[in-house]
Amino acid sequence: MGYDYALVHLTYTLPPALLLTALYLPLFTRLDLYKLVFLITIAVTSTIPWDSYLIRTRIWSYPPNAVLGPTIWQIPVEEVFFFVIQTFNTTLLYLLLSKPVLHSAYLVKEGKGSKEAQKWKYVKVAGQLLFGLTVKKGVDFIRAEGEKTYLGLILVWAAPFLFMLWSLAYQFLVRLPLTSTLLPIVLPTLYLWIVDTLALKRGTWVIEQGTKTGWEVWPALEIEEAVFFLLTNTLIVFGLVAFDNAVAVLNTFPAHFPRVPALPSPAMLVRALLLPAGTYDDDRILGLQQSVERLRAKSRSFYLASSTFQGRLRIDLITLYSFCRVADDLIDNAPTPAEAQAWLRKLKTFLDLSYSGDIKNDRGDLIRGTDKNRGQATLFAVQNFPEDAILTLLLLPTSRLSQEPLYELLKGFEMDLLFTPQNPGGPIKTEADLDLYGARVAGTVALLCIQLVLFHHPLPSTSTSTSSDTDKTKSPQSQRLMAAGHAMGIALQYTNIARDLSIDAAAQRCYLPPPWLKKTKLTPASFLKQLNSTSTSRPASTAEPDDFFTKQVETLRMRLVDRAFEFYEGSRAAIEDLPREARAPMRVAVESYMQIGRELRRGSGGAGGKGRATVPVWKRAVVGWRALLGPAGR
Ligand SMILES: CC(C)=CCC/C(C)=C/CC/C(C)=C/CC/C(C)=C/[C@@H]1[C@@H](COP(=O)(O)OP(=O)(O)O)[C@]1(C)CC/C=C(\C)CC/C=C(\C)CCC=C(C)C
Repeated sequence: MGYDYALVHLTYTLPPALLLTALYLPLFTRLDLYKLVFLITIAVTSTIPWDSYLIRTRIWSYPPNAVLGPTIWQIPVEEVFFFVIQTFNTTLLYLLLSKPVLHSAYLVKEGKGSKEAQKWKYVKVAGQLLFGLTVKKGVDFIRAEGEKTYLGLILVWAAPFLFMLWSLAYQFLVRLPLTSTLLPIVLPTLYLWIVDTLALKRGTWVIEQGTKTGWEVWPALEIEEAVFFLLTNTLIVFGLVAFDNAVAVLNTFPAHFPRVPALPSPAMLVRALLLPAGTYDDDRILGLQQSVERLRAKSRSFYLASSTFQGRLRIDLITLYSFCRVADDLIDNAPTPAEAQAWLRKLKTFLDLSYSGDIKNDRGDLIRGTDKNRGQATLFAVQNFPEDAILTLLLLPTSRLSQEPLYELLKGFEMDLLFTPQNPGGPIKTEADLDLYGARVAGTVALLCIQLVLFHHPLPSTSTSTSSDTDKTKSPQSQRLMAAGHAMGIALQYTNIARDLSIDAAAQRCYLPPPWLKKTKLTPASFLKQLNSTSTSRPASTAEPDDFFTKQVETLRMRLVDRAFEFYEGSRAAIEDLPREARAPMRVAVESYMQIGRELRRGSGGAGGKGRATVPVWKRAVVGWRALLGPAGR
């Protein structure tokens, strides 16, 4: 009996496991646990017979003074634990690196007879050939009964699994970012090569002469060991990619899989993988690709937060974001007020058509319109909106959103059109007007987000099978959440205005209520004039004459931030009453945005100049991570 092998675990495999666990724990979901257990079970059950054979045929051995003693089918328990811990570590690294990826955006339709289908056929066959030939080579090596026996046994054991996984998930394996495929293979492989070199040198395990090639990758690292670790890590990552491919198919195509349980059965996962790629809805895939790209490009806070949501809720939130962004941009970036008004009318018509035909029954439950109504909305979108906006409009999950907040959001955008060079204060005459504006452009967004959350994760009191979708948002508890969410939306909007004072001034918009300005003897017009002249023409060295004004701006900015935090403080506790699946992600969304307000309070982030206050990426990540851990203390 000895402790050498146990010490390898204590020194080399357990520390990274602890580190990865600490890093990933706040992000860990039930689906991740399911994946991990699934993978470990397969890894252990598929390796035991093979490893046991190698030991029984004395291809490798363990000196009795290096292992504790107990064995399973002649395999030392430390070795069995190795299968578990290697799978655990590689899986956690993969999960960590893949968190930001929206897998649905990596699916590809292979339309029958299309060039794309032809290309994918070649890709699939090329991989199959590679793994098929690897099996053949392995068989040849074993048949030769010489020095390549061990190498042959490794190839014959691993390559058929790789062949199968490639055949099921080749699209994902080729298209996913290398950070989700190559990196989680390469990093643990290199690490294990080093560990293995040390173990072989110490004689913790021994590869017998006669059945090994004697080739080395570097001194004391036998080629067989290097190939073994490379292939086992590849197997783990291929398995995880195939799993994520299946889940992506399930989540992306409700037409094929109307209901998907939180933990889909292995049979359902296989059915998803076997769904012919020719039947995928490519408009949906392209629309999701555009939406996630828009989110990534336009909002760091919500992009970060979106990766902490899961499944269909994550998809719906991203499509909702994309709709809000497209609508806001169409109106904001219109070259003339008349064109902005025209976009507003078109957006209203689109909503009218999307919701036309919806009726309410005696209980007030919503009965959705027919396909004909939706067809009209589709036609209208295609004929009236820019190419890159069409799919976003069509993906808006109207069946899960009530129409009122969407119309109210458009009313908020309409308020923006009342800002003109002649009327730089627009519709904002009092603080109440600013609250109303915030309620319309952001309170509504919060209501829509909460509707999606409650649709996908009903509160226990409304989750009976007889509850209609509207019941899910009507209970007193849901109403309380809606009210708090609405207030939180206003908090975010106040923060947004505080951050963008200079940018809005450049667009001739002053959101500050005139009574606030009056105290500093300013009007919206004089405020804009001074702010625009200080932030555009004043060289930094001649700051003095405007110091007084700069202080006034900062005082007004702080008033906006204070009001933001008033709304925030009054509503943040309600996040803890959201369904468990949305609690931490909502905290991340809210906290990473409110961090902008905190930075403004600290006077950092560069808001004083021409640009926007920004939160450095590392700080956002820390804020997001802390928000995942739990609510901050008061
Ligand atoms: C995680 C995820 C993908 C969430 C999606 C959130 C979403 C749908 C956001 C839409 C944002 C948007 C473009 C709205 C149009 C109107 C607008 C501009 C609103 C302002 C957003 C600021 O975004 P950004 O800084 O990118 O905009 P500009 O560059 O200035 O144009 C807003 C400040 C509003 C955003 C409001 C919310 C997301 C609501 C937050 C509240 C909750 C989620 C509820 C919390 C729950 C409880 C119970 C308190």
